[in-house]
Amino acid sequence: MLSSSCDILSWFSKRDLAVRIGVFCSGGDAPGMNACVRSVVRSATAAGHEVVGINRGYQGLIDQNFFLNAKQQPIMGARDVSNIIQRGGTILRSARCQRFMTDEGVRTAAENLRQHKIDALVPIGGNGTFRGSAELVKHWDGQVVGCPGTIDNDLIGTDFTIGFSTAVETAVDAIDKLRDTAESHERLFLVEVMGRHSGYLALYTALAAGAEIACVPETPTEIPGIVAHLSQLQQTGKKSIIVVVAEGDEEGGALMLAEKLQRAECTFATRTVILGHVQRGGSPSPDDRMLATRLGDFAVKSIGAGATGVMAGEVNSQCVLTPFEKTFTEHKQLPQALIDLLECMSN
Ligand SMILES: Nc1ncnc2c1ncn2[C@@H]1O[C@H](COP(=O)(O)OP(=O)(O)OP(=O)(O)O)[C@@H](O)[C@H]1O
Ligand SMILES: O=P(O)(O)OC[C@H]1O[C@](O)(CO)[C@@H](O)[C@@H]1O
Repeated sequence: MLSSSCDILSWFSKRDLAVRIGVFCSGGDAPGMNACVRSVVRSATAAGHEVVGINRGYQGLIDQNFFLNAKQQPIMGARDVSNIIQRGGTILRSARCQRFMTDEGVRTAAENLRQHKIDALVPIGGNGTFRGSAELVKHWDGQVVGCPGTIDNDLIGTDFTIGFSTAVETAVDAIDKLRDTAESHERLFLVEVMGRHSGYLALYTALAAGAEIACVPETPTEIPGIVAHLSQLQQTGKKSIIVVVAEGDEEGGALMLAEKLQRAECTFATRTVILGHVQRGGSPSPDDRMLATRLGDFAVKSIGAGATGVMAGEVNSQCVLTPFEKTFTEHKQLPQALIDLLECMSN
């Protein structure tokens, strides 16, 4: 990992030639993807580059499905990204593309890129997207610099991913409302948040919402221990409980956990809420807009400086580049200090 934007820009030989940059969104949509597309377009046009928007991620690359501007030209100019910084989802749409997971799919995409004289790509997505990009660079000699867009915050090479802050806000807002019923009816709520392989969203949501417990894939979920802790809390006068469950918890999601708690004779009346895709929607938070704007610009500048095969991220407020391989071969650990903090708050 290179440590600062200055290091990175001097690392690569400077190249000021204008290039044609393709930008697309891939994997689950995330709030702030539009802000990132806007940043890529504005930063690239300011530097004299041309931007081509690709609809529907890798699927669009295979189908040659390009964003068309008001004049029906396959070019994204500064005005084509007006009024989108505040919009959730992605104007380029996103997809999970099975065909790109085959050798034939990757070769077709590479051939299309050559045919349309695209020199560089900015994929915006999660670790699956970057796994795909790592395959693409084996078959195509253009540059690829990605931006981390996923609500999961499961990517090495960036403290936060674009969309995470908004998703936490949405989940916390929902729990604030559930807490009214939890208190009035003296119930336990199991609230399931997204995160197939990562507990980041669950842990941050639990801390910010004042939940008692977070069940995450990174730490063992011990049902007897949870039941004992809950009954101790009840004895000290606790009337309601919020447990945040990551969908990828090894004991199963919230429904499974509710069953297991009941079998273990948990005394709280329990209800289950699965937040689902509401977490992926909505207007991005200012933090997500800022991150998306910084990283989109940094990705373009890194392309200008000759970078490829890397994801643009932000670590300790510094822009850094991380090889794609690292983003999908290494698991981003949860901060132990936050796990301990939640435990400390839960008494
Ligand atoms: N091993 C692979 N080879 C080629 N392409 C891949 C591979 N893995 C994933 N991809 C491509 O990347 C796309 C996006 O990956 P995936 O569905 O895992 O989402 P993601 O980018 O991890 O985002 P999210 O975190 O929101 O799920 C896949 O639909 C597929 O087209
Ligand atoms: O319903 P979809 O689009 O397949 O996405 C579900 C998955 O995407 C993610 O939200 C990430 O965007 C995961 O946490 C979740 O498992």
